[in-house]
Amino acid sequence: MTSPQQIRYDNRVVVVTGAGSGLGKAYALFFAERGAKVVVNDLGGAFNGGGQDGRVADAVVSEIQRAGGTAVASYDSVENGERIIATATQAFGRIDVLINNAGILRDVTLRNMKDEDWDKIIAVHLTGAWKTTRAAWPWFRKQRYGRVVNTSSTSGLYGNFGQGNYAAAKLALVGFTETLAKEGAKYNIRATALAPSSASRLTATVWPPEMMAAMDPAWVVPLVGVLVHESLPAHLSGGIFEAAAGHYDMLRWERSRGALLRPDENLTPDVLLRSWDKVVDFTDAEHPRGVAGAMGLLQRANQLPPNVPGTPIRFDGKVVLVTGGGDGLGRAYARLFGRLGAKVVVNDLARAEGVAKEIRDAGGEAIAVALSVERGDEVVAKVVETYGRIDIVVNNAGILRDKAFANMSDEQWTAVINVHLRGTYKVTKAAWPHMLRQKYGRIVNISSTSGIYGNFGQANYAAAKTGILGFSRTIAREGAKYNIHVNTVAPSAGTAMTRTVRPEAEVQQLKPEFVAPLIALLCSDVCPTPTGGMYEAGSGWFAATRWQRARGVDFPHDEGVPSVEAVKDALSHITDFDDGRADNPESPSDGGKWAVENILRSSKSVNIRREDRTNRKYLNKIAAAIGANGPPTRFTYTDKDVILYNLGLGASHTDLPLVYEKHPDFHPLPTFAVVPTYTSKAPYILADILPNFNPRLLLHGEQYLELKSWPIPTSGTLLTTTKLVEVVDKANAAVVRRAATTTTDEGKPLFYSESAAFIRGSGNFGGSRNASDRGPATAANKPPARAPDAVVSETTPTNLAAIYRLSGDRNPLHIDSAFSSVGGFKVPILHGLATFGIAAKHVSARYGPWRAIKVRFAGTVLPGETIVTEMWREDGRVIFQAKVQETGKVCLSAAAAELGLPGGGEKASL
Ligand SMILES: CCCCCCC[C@@H](O)CC(=O)SCCNC(=O)CCNC(=O)[C@H](O)C(C)(C)COP(=O)(O)OP(=O)(O)OC[C@H]1O[C@@H](n2cnc3c(N)ncnc32)[C@H](O)[C@@H]1OP(=O)(O)O
Repeated sequence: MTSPQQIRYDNRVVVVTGAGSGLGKAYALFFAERGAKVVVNDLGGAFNGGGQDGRVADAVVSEIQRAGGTAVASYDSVENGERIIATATQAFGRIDVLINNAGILRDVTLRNMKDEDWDKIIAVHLTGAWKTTRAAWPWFRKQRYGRVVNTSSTSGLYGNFGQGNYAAAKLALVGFTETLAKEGAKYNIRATALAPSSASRLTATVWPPEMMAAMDPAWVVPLVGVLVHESLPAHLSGGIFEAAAGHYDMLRWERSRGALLRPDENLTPDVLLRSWDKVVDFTDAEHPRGVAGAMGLLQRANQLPPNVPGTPIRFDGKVVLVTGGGDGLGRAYARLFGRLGAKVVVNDLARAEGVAKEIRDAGGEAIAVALSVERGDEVVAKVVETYGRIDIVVNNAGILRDKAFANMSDEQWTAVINVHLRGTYKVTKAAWPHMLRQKYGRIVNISSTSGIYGNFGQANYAAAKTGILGFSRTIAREGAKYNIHVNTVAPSAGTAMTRTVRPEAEVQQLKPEFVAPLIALLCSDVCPTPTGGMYEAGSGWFAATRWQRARGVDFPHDEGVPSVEAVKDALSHITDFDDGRADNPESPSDGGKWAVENILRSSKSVNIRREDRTNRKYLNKIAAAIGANGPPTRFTYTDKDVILYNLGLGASHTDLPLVYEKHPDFHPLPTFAVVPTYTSKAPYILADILPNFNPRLLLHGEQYLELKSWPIPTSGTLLTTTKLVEVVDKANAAVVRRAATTTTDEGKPLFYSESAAFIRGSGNFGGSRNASDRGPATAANKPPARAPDAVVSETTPTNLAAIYRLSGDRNPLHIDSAFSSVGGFKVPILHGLATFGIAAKHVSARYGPWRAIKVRFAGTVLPGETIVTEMWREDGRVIFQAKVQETGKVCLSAAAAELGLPGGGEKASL
């Protein structure tokens, strides 16, 4: 029975992308149950974007039909969004509601990101939403009715470590949504952006089961039901919402009143520094939905008294790249850096040489690089080739292809996204390794007020420009500990680009030079708020912009999922910014804060993590586990195991002492000593002692091995006892160090080892941040400055991991790409202990036997790559490191071996 007040969607046609599981499925079932005709779109791919399976959508359609609802399936990728919309219009003759929900993840830090990781995420989240919305738009306009919900994410709103691609796409959808709202207003088309948090196959790898249960997608559905209902108030179109676990709220932009300074040639970075507290003072802040009035500000600024200079800010010795530096704002930035002592690389397709010459003529140092930013690697290569380093990047290059959304073409969309967003990524990605190595970098990415607030005719530009902010916020986090600062600036000035939208007289007055001091200050070493900021500037005015969030409404978790009617009734509270309870969230954990609090208030919360409760729980468990011995584990082996192990370290059929049991010198390679530890029983379970333990995110971090007797038997029964030594809290990871002692069956000591596992995502439990000094087991050996005394390289066979695993470490990370991809590796990686064994082999090949050896696994090795071991003989030790020849990256660091045979009982010294 339908009650009169019930919210219904009868005769509405709803398209849900990614509706095969999780949130999308929950939406589809809900709308069908409330009378809508639903297009269930799902490609049925893996969560990282591979594969396809039509049964996923079919299953949801069947479920809807069994319940008496109406639905059809669509199996298209959102990249072919027009086909999804065609499915709706062909089956039902219209489309009323579009929920852009489909998504995939490719989490990886910028350091390790491949172009494919970037492109795939942008293609699915952003291009996908563009394609579906663009195809639905003419229908919406014709009907004078349309509702769009774009799925954003707290990772995008606040930036999240390891999600530069995803954050870019997700914040791009905010600028896109705001523009749709502006353009759709007069056609009764309303668009909103939603950052939901819910349990899904994407979160299953990182959340504990209790959290998964409490974050059921059903909790998000009622708000979406309200956002796409015909009753949604017009003023909420363009709004950004959060929903999770019974908590619902709304976000908006908050802008400081800022500092207004006299715009003349004395407006320098040091002058701005003196007023910085005003820039970041949010007292009496504004909450704009559009650009600040540039001409009004300019008039006021011109009346101000002369600027008072501070200590000059200089960039002597620094190398600066300004993209799009041939004209307008970029030219002003480049010239200012040149004047302040930097070596400037002016990048632009046109006029770059002219600006470089201007700088040189004024006594500065500059070159021009006339390449598209889409070839960012070549641009940066040129910078480094010329000046040997790159300290500062200003990603300023841009183009405009303004067009009303209804008429925007794929070409216009793609060109703008590629130059602004992909160009910024490409240049930054290329500069990043240099900045990491230098432990120094300053990046300013240029956004736009059209992006932040959305702008009519600029759906492409607004998406690109907010995407840049999501990207910047993420890499600001990733770069923080390497002294790489990343900020975003939305400038406003008269340039060739704004000439199309502003009268010429205004263009002349709004000089780019009035923005440039901010760029320079953010790239200096003295900016009081060094990284992660978002600023607006123009006309001598400089302000900071951040999120403000309404406190929203919490529906008690114990009472179950609220009805859509209840959420609609609460809408004025959900969107109330003025009740004195609004906050300014900055991180993804701020994003989930109220939802988690809501769960914790429920009676079911006993098992759910609250920071202190959880911390105490883990710290207690770790304390209880440390020192306790596991049961001695018996390991019986024969010459076959020895041969298999040796083969797993690349022994060939001609290495008879390693592969032929009848050879008089037949022996295991000495690192065989680690093999009995693979099957030994630990007195603890990692999932118990660590928060968020996910085996896919575990990597071998360090290994120490000491041989206690020699030779190593070629067969026999050994006993191994392990214990937990320590668990170190590295914030983003936990390092778990385990010791293992192996004896013969009769108790004769054979080996002692310590292994450290590096488990990403399991830190922040309040544990000690620093490892204990465990002498040789933790020695941080550094190679001497001279060239290595010996180098041995060895190309690993492509099937090496497949062989090595048969010696006992059957971790799927080394064989199963579906598993390894969750940890960020496209293909299964080589066992750390295989690399260790190979390098150890190289040491003994050059310097004879060793009795103790230690390495840190500094980088991954892929089967088939060549391991190059560089060695330095120092007294009784060999300090070594290993690199991957193909990438030049270090894979073993802090490594050393103590030469000689075991005996004497003295402690190893590495
Ligand atoms: C109980 C033992 C069981 C072992 C089971 C093993 C099972 C096997 O099947 C698994 C494997 O074989 S995995 C393959 C081998 N290992 C690898 O390939 C890892 C390569 N290393 C990396 O990728 C990074 O160094 C990485 C990801 C490890 C670190 O990189 P980043 O996140 O960039 O860290 P960084 O910023 O450099 O440093 C953060 C803090 O952590 C410390 N640290 C870094 N590398 C470490 C490492 N390898 N081991 C231990 N600690 C390490 C740093 O000192 C730093 O600490 P602080 O902040 O205090 O300076």
